[in-house]
Amino acid sequence: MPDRSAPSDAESISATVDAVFDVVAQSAPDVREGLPGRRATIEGENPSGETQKQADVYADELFESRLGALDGVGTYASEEQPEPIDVGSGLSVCVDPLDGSSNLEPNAAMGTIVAIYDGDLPATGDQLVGAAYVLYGATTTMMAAQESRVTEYVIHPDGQYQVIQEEVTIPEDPSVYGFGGRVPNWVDEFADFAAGVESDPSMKLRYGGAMIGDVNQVLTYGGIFAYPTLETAAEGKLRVQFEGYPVGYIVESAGGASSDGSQSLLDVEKDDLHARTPVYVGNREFVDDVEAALADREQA
Ligand SMILES: O=P(O)(O)OC[C@H]1O[C@](O)(COP(=O)(O)O)[C@@H](O)[C@@H]1O
Ligand SMILES: [Mg+2]
Ligand SMILES: [Mg+2]
Repeated sequence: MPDRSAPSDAESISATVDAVFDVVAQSAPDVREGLPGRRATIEGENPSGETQKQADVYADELFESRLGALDGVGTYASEEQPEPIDVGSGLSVCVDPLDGSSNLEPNAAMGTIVAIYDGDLPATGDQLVGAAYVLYGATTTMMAAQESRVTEYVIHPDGQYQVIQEEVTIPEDPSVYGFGGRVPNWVDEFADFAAGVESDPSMKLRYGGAMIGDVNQVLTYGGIFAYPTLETAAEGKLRVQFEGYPVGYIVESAGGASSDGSQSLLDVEKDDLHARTPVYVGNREFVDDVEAALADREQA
């Protein structure tokens, strides 16, 4: 007879995802408090070849120790470290400890992104069992997606957090857009698409240089965020496991769409932990339009 007291796989996965969200939310005030005094760049580079700030490493160490200590988490991986770390048995957790850390000096928004996979790393998009991001803005908020539902929380300085919106859905009357990369490096087809968005009288530019800040604007007001393919970098800048999959999962769970230019971000398959992908997320009509524009490029 099955042991009725033992949690099913689905129950234990869901409990671990909740526990990860809990640790991320409760750690957010500690991340925030640790930022002053950690603006300096440290020697060396992260696995993506980017400079690291003391704050990137501080946040990474904090999440590694707290998430790695959770029952049900088997592997911890971070944008800031070359290899995944074995911390037990269970789910794999991928973290972008500080998204947009170049915003530290101008004191603009930053985020933390977490993706939880039921599988070994690098994982595939269909192995995602939960994803969340924290936005360190004027207040600290968290958007968490699990089982096709997205919930927004406000996080208080003592780590307590409360729901501010259940069943978050992307608004149907979009009004904001933000596109990364140097404009001269955009491919012509993306530049044409962008010009169409810019000329729409209902659309306003919102670009802050931290994907989480920009994506949160899109989820709040409707619209599109892109860090596109570039003439100088076909795969753009953002990383599949740490940024593309979790943000695609959150936006799709909120009723929006995601793409790498030709398919859902969740269908992207890369065999390198730190592989990059172009990212287009937002209302379905924009994502369809950008895919159509970029398809012209492939046929040209
Ligand atoms: O400075 P740029 O080229 O506009 O790039 C901004 C993009 O780079 C990122 O900062 C990359 O993330 P990290 O800060 O985690 O490396 C995104 O958050 C943001 O969308
Ligand atoms: Mg990032
Ligand atoms: Mg980062």
